[in-house]
Amino acid sequence: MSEYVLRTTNLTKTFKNGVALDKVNLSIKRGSIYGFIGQNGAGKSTLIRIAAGLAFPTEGSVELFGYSGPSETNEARKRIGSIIESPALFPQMTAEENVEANRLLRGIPGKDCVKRTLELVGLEETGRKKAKNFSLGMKQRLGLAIALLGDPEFLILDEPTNGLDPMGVVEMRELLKRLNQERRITILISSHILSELHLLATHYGIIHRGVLLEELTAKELQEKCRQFIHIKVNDPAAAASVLQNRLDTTEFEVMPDGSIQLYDHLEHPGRVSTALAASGLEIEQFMPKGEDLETFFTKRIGGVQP
Ligand SMILES: Nc1ncnc2c1ncn2[C@@H]1O[C@H](COP(=O)(O)OP(=O)(O)OP(=O)(O)O)[C@@H](O)[C@H]1O
Repeated sequence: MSEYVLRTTNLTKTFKNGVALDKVNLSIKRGSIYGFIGQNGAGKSTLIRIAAGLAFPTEGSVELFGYSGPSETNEARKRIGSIIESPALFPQMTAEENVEANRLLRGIPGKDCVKRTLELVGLEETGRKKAKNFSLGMKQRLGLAIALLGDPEFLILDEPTNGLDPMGVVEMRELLKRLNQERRITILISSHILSELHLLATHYGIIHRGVLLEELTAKELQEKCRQFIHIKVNDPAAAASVLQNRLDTTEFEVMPDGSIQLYDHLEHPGRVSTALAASGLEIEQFMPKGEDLETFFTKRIGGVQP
């Protein structure tokens, strides 16, 4: 069994107006939640459409579950569920009717999977309500139910949180986490807002103008975006002892220039400055530092923070 559900090699797509994907080598490990992040027009949908078999590359190749031949990848696509663009719903139908219609269209045997998938996304009690009267969050969850028909091992979701309110984003995140952890479904989810993928993705791929700039794990991202209090005092050794003995923390580093990066007590900086001053230390610099997610992303793609 391949370790990867999706791998692309030098994947390139050119349109008349330019290059949408430029030699992209991306890999998604089985069991992961891969956050695919890029601004509008970066190339996310193009890659997703090629992976789902809805478009063809100009050059390069796609490997799905370890298979790379055209007929094998087509066969492998049966193991994928997707929401690409907005989910295709029948507005006049209820949630149950929508899922049933899709089940019949796709020739999936056994009607009991309809109830099961509706329960999975928390839409089992929407009764006679028609899809056209659903909130955007409910519509997205219904789309997810349809994508989950046929028990896919890999879900591909193109901007499923686009337009959702913060509560909707949280609901979607919890739902996707559950599907990943309880059903071991690997997920590729794209977004142009890094913070929407935060707390969900285990891996990230950053794409900009068709180029995959970087792939990194959630842990690596967290380290890059770690927040701290930057402290500069006249006696770093004495300050370190205050932090350990009076503030009971070892979550800090003394940097080569003698400044201290304190990763603890971020919520109570006043306690830190008071303890340092009370020990007779002269505080020269004291300020919160570190990049937030969006700053990291903006810098990475070479842009200027608005
Ligand atoms: N069918 C097409 N014909 C011509 N150009 C296209 C086509 N599809 C995409 N493009 C171009 O390819 C580039 C990448 O677009 P793509 O939709 O993949 O980006 P995206 O990251 O998904 O952005 P968005 O979030 O806006 O959909 C853009 O410059 C876009 O204009």
